[in-house]
Amino acid sequence: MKLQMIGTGNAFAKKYFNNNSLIEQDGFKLLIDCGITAPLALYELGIGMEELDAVLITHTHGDHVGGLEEYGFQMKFKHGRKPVLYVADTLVEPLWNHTLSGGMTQEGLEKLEDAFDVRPLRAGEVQELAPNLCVELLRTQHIAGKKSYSVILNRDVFYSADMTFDRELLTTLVRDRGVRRIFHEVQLEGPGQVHTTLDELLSLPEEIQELTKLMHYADNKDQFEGRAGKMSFLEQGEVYSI
Ligand SMILES: O=c1ccn([C@@H]2O[C@@H]3COP(=O)(O)O[C@H]3[C@H]2O)c(=O)[nH]1
Ligand SMILES: [Zn+2]
Ligand SMILES: [Zn+2]
Repeated sequence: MKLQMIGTGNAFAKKYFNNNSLIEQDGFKLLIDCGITAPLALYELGIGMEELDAVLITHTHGDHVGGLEEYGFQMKFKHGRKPVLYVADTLVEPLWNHTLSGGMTQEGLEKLEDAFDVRPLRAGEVQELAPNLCVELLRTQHIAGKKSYSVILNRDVFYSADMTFDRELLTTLVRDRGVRRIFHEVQLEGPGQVHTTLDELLSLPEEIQELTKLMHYADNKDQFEGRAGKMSFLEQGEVYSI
């Protein structure tokens, strides 16, 4: 399996695109999150939106879903098909009613299923998306009153959604569930009210830090090179074998 971050930035970053990633397994391309900057980020990497086989959404903030309107419209009006959209069953209604309906509603486009081939996912259930690619959503805490779902890829790779620090989850995933890689969002400075801070991640045992790569960071990430313990930063555009 390969992972390429089309962006590694947080919601307010200007040097980096939104934290969205391209997973590739046996030629199947899955985009995890499609934020405001995703159409441009894909374009700059030379990847057409029509090359994606599916998009999976973690939660309904703009840096994770803001590119879906263009994606849906490009696929409908340029390519004549509905793109596959994996999303937690609980987010189907808010994704349309709170995010996409304003721009996309027109005759014939009255619900999420009119624009996308919606494949609802239930948290805690492993779902095969393609040969040798399965995912499981885990409900993780981000903001009160807002549902957010982290992802386990092929049972042993944890990819965090935006989330507050959850030491117990990370420890259990590694020690009891055999997770061998962690891709984790990070807030470099300040209190982690809705995100996980670097200081919190630095309090993890070294054996867990060694498995952890950091993403969803601010523009001043370079100042933190060498200050992330046993962890390292994912770099935008680079392709990782995972
Ligand atoms: O209660 C809140 C809600 C939001 N925010 C900010 O808005 C951003 C939205 O995208 P994000 O989830 O990547 O990051 C969030 C934060 O930077 C916040 O600080 N507190
Ligand atoms: Zn975010
Ligand atoms: Zn968020």
